[in-house]
Amino acid sequence: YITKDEQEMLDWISQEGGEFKVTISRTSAGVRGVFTTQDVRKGELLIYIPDHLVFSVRNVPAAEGAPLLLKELFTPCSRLTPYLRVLPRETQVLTGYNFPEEYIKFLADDNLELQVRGSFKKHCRSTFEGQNDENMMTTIPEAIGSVNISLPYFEYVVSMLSSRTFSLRRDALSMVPLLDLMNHDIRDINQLDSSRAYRGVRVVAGKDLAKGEEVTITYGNMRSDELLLYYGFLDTITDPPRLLAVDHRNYNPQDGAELPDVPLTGPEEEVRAEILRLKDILSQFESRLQALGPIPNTNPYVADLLQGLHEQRRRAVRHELARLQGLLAAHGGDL
Ligand SMILES: C[S@@+](CC[C@H](N)C(=O)[O-])C[C@H]1O[C@@H](n2cnc3c(N)ncnc32)[C@H](O)[C@@H]1O
Repeated sequence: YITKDEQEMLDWISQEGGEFKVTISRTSAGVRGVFTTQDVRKGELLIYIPDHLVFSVRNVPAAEGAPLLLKELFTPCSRLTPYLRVLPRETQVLTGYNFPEEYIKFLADDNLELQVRGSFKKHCRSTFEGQNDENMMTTIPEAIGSVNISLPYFEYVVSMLSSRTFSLRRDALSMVPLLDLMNHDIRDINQLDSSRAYRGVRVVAGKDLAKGEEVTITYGNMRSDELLLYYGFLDTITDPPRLLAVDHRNYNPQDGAELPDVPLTGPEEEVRAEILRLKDILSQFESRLQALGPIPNTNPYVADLLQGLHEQRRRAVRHELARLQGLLAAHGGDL
């Protein structure tokens, strides 16, 4: 289904010179997304949004760019009103920035908890309290005057900025109506084209799409723990699940470097060391879950996500352990 506000936004985009062969609807799991209204051939234009419907802030940490989005949200006659009306509500957005306090410990991992407390939420709070004003182009009071907003509301706005922006130009983070309704598919099917020649942003079909098919893009090569903290969902496509980023042998909390997907195949001592490392992760994880007890159901969406994360983590580690043990057995110590 499509709501009245969503239809009005599509009409507005058309009137403003946008083009699209899609509509807004819901996936079978109930997630809002973008779907074709006709058969579309590979290479054809799916969506074109002209520049004047785009909203950009400087490419700075989300909390420091958020005041400009706040300002837009508080502007009664924003040029983007039809777009702003379809943005998700406070309870419909989840990232590390607004991760509910009571659930943080159920991430059940020191590195994940540290990311949420020591990075996402800490930066949000310090910005909210004015401690980063020195670095900021626009501070919160400059954006919205003396209006009082709560920290949870600020976290929600930061979460939206972080989870709904595209890097169309080097120095900008851009929110693009309709394009920001496309869900993630790691298979990287359809392509974003922001070359400046079009004075706007285009999405081009990456394969033949049948009428009614979902139009996705990729948010990047992300694992479930990264997707959870940046976008509030898990990778449920990859099976068997990939190791969480925090469980990857090259994970380093200090740098955000991409983790290689190349499976470890030798030498033997490295395989043995990796088996020990993964067994250790699994046993520490299980005892931690035991000590934590059941996940509270205050927010069923978050509780389900965490349950899913725990299950994926177990399956991914067990699967990798079996693969490594299989390697040792097959090569009889001759790796
Ligand atoms: C850029 S928005 C996409 C549109 C979003 N579904 C909406 O209705 O506003 C990103 C958000 O969509 C949801 N999302 C995107 N891809 C998803 C997927 N593959 N599975 C579940 N939720 C997804 C997550 O809530 C994510 O934070």
